[in-house]
Amino acid sequence: MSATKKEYKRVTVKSLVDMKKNGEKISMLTAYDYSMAKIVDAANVDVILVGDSASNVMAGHETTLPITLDQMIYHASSVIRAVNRALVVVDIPFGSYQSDPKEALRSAIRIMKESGAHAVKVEGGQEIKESVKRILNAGIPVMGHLGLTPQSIYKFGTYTVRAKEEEEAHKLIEDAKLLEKMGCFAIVLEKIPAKLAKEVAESVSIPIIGIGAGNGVDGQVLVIHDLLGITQEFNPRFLRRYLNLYEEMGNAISKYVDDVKTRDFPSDEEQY
Ligand SMILES: Nc1nc(=O)c2c([nH]1)NC[C@@H]1CN(c3ccc(C(=O)N[C@@H](CCC(=O)O)C(=O)O)cc3)CN21
Ligand SMILES: CC(C)C(=O)C(=O)O
Ligand SMILES: [Mg+2]
Repeated sequence: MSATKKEYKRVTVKSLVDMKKNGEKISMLTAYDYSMAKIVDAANVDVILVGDSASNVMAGHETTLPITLDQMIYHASSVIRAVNRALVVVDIPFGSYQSDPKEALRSAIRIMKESGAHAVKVEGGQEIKESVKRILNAGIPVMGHLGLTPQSIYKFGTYTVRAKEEEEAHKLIEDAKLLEKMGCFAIVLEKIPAKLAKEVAESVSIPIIGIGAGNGVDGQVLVIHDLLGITQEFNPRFLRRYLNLYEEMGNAISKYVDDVKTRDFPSDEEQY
């Protein structure tokens, strides 16, 4: 490595499993573009998720269902160009892995090859077992996602807490064990009771990353626009807002408009 180039200790799939072993919590955030990913990576976030929440946050869709594989690859390649340290995981979007295992593998390969990402994430357990196996067999690391799985929102109809009933809780634990056994390197658990999430984290040796899953898991994930307070309408109990950027950005932009209208901008120093 050249003297001018800074050396980064990259986060790997293995280092995440070691972090769980050593009791160090894992931080994960989404990013969908180069500029945001630069900031997130420089702040030492361990895992950057190029989430299909880009469908909501970037494109303004109601759900995650419409975003395409090509669009996910565009977001992922932008993120990859910014990242020096974090592990970059990409959601395989709805419709590009559920049809059959070969399609799932083709989609995962396109993401890895065309974006340079380090791993993929898929929603579900038993139902998508064969697809997960295929992808893992090709040497592509897979992160699971159980609990509230937004790609199947129309099956449930609501974004309420999942696995409150014993039967669904039991299936979730079995799915987590299955994903671990197949070789997934981590699992996201979304919006389930904290007690159940803790039980899952204690039942498997791979890291469990929670969103609305309490403090008994191995790491946390949030959508970056929620954390920064850029999204306004999204207000679940699990969200902690660290800024109100919607307001701050709005104020800055209003000031600019004002400065243009009043001829304050540009000043003598700001022209040639
Ligand atoms: N901006 C954003 N943040 C996210 O965390 C996110 C997305 N978009 N899009 C994809 C999925 C959808 N996710 C969701 C969606 C809704 C709730 C939720 O709790 N919604 C309601 C409660 C609905 C109900 O109880 O019926 C809320 O309180 O806002 C949680 C996670 C998480 N993901
Ligand atoms: C909420 C996280 C886990 C996600 O899947 C996404 O951002 O798409
Ligand atoms: Mg997602």
